[in-house]
Amino acid sequence: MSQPLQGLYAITDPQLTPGDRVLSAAEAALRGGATLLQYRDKPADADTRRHRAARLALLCKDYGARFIVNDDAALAAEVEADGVHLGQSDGAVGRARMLLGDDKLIGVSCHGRLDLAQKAADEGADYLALGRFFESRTKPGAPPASLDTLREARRRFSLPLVAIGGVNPHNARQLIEAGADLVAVIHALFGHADDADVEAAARRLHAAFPAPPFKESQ
Ligand SMILES: Cc1ncc(COP(=O)(O)OP(=O)(O)O)c(N)n1
Ligand SMILES: Cc1ncsc1CCOP(=O)(O)O
Ligand SMILES: [Mg+2]
Repeated sequence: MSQPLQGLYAITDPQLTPGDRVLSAAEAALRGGATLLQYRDKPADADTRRHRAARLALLCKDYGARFIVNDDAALAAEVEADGVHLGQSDGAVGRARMLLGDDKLIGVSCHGRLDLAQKAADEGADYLALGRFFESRTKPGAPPASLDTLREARRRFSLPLVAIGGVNPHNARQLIEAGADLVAVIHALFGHADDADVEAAARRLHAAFPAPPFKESQ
């Protein structure tokens, strides 16, 4: 059985980890406990994206983490990623599903809007992303979302919920307590110049989640 979708969702950024540093920084986040990694790299050309995505996909396999490609379902299919993340202008869930098949994950950005969340759920999304919850250095203009909206989404939807936008080790727990299954983080992870600090930040974000229940062996 596959692992439930929960925990730290690390998202790469080409400004913060330029060139191939994305590979060592992503590995540091995985060592620190990230359970999902998203490759988000708009400026790179197609060949570079394909090459880096393929390497990140292998890295995630080594760590037992899921690998998601931002925006581009065709690239996700090509590198056998675990799924794709789609914003509201990144194409229809149905088209991505045709490219990827039923076993892959499709996540959808719903900002702070429950109507968009309902539409994504109806179209067959596998997780719903809400945010930005806090000031974001990576995407300052992203539409805002409130903790109340997150709580209401938790009541309405059984799909995994991702909280994004300005998440850091100090504020992650309040999102988890409000119902987030995953916290998606860019700057508070990859804003560190040193991979050891990326790993340490990932550990702190991972620690914001409650430990799984301990089962004694029979
Ligand atoms: C997990 C997650 N949530 C939201 C986003 C934002 O997607 P989008 O609105 O398409 O914006 P870009 O990331 O493409 O700039 C995301 N990537 N991941
Ligand atoms: C891509 C995206 N979508 C909404 S906020 C955001 C940026 C998240 O980055 P950070 O964790 O640095 O605020
Ligand atoms: Mg997008």
